[in-house]
Amino acid sequence: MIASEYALFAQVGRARRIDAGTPLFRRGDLGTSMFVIASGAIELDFGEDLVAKRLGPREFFGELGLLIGDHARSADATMVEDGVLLELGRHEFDLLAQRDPQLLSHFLRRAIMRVVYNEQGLIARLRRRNQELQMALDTLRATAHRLNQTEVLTRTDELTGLTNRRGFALHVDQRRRSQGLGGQSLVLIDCDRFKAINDAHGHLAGDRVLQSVANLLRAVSGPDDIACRLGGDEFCLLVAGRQSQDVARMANYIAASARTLRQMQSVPPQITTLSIGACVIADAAHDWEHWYGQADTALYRAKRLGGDRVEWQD
Ligand SMILES: Nc1nc2c(ncn2[C@@H]2O[C@H](COP(=O)(O)OP(=O)(O)OP(=O)(O)O)[C@@H](O)[C@H]2O)c(=O)[nH]1
Repeated sequence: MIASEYALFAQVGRARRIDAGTPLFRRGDLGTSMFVIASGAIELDFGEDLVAKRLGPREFFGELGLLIGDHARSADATMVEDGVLLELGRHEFDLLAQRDPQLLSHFLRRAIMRVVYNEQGLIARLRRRNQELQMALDTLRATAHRLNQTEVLTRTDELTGLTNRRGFALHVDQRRRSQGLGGQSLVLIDCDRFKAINDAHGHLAGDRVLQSVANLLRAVSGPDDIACRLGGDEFCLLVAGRQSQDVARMANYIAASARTLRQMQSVPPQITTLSIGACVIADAAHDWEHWYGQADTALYRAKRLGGDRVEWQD
């Protein structure tokens, strides 16, 4: 506040001697007066993590309470050094207007500018804070996405892109808890004399055979089925919501397709014939190991009978 303004305010302001540590008002209080500091110092605390402001002689505060009337204070004001404050309410304001309207109008213009600057500073800080929050959110999203991808990778067989044994176990567990396994069919698929392809044509040719089997299983499985590579040349299908005749047709189709492709006699071979063992998971009375054992028994029989066939275990 310039000297002439201060002199005018000092003529009409009610002087109050106040000790250090005395609170003047708190944030949210309704105020109708402003203060000019004659001596001593006060601190304005705007809360949150906004920087507190310290004001000394000839500085003023709380002017919005006077200018707007019943304005909620935006800071806690506390005297931090013993001193004298000049308090001005509506009556004193009228006196100022009568004594020197021009000086008062200058003061008001500057007071308004100060409010505008403060608001702009606040907006800039909020914008910065918003950007920081946005960046933190982006980082969180990217991390969540990466974790998700890693989780998907740990459930996927690298060579074929099918679910791996771990993913299959998780899936079975989840399905058992959500809807139960009853009524579904388990189909185990194993390549016939696969080792011979590796030995005769190399590991890469063997890999391509495994990929062909995976493609076949992918092609026949519906959205609720799950196709999996259990490891080596062993695969399985968990077929959901289909009649056993439909599953039998599906298993026969898989075996027949592999046989037809095998008969094309390309070198190196694109696929082997397949041995398939299957069972219908009839009820919840038995655990998963029981039904897996049933399908495995059927698969073993298919192998023993020379492969290239589908066997069922009731
Ligand atoms: N190319 C390739 N070979 C693999 C992979 N994983 C396992 N194998 C090989 O798969 C072969 C499986 O051999 P076996 O279990 O004897 O099966 P098989 O030769 O089909 O014999 P049968 O099932 O009795 O017809 C082994 O030689 C493994 O080394 C793989 O990821 N890629």
